[in-house]
Amino acid sequence: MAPHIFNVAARAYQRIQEEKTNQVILVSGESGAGKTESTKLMVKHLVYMSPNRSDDLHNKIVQVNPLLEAFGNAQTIINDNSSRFAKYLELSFDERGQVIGATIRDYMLEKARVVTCNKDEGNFHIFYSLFAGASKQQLIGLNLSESKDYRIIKCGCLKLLEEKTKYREIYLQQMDALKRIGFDADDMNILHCMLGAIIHLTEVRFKEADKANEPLEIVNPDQVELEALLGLSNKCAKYFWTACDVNCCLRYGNMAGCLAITPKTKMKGLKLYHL
Ligand SMILES: Nc1ncnc2c1ncn2[C@@H]1O[C@H](COP(=O)(O)OP(=O)(O)OP(=O)(O)O)[C@@H](O)[C@H]1O
Repeated sequence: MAPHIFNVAARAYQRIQEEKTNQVILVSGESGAGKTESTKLMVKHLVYMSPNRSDDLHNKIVQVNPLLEAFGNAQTIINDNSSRFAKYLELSFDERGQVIGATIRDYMLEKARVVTCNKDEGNFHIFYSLFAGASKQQLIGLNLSESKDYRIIKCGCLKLLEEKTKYREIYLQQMDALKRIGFDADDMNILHCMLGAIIHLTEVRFKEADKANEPLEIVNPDQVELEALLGLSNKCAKYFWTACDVNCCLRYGNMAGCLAITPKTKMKGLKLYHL
């Protein structure tokens, strides 16, 4: 029999029960081949085969998907909802073959897309949905104006800006999923702050140095004063710095920089590289 989504899931499940050994299903293929959709169907089938299948657990596993997709998927020329990261999903079963938990680990996120994307493609869905779904007040609180004003959005396909309804829907799904998996109002606020901060960070402009290895000058230093810009509370700032780590890559002309900012040493960790 040719590879079949449900058959592969059923065989893995059968072996778990009969041999009591871990089973791995590797889903590979070119972009748009159907890896993401197939994985969702296999998870659905694995949970369905559990003796007392828990709709609640299944719902939780499924509900995390829109969240992951919002942060890690983007429109490409091949796939409107292309996963720009890889994920490792681990399902745990008890002795009776009952699904008792799930862990999802993401890796290889295409971080460079945040700062530069093909003009026919999109940035990560989350940025469009933030502008389409967050209230005016929330956006003002993040010091954000209209989406079209930001490089992070302007670098991609501008037609996506017209799909407000779709992105508002995605935003609502995300907020709902966050609530269901236990995010409280504070966590939501932190999340919005982090997104706002990333958008502001990508607005930082550099003046190119005359010689190689000379430090670059930031043309608009106000953009780096994120705490002032966003009024990040201590708790929020802590999360932000942890999340950002050294991964905020900025690009200006043929230069790229990695900002390793900490609250105490705001500019100290700025490392710049010639591309
Ligand atoms: N089993 C399926 N049933 C219905 N539609 C499907 C199925 N598999 C794939 N598709 C269609 O193909 C599109 C691309 O599928 P999917 O996003 O799963 O591809 P992918 O291999 O994960 O791509 P990428 O590597 O770009 O993330 C989906 O948006 C959907 O329209």
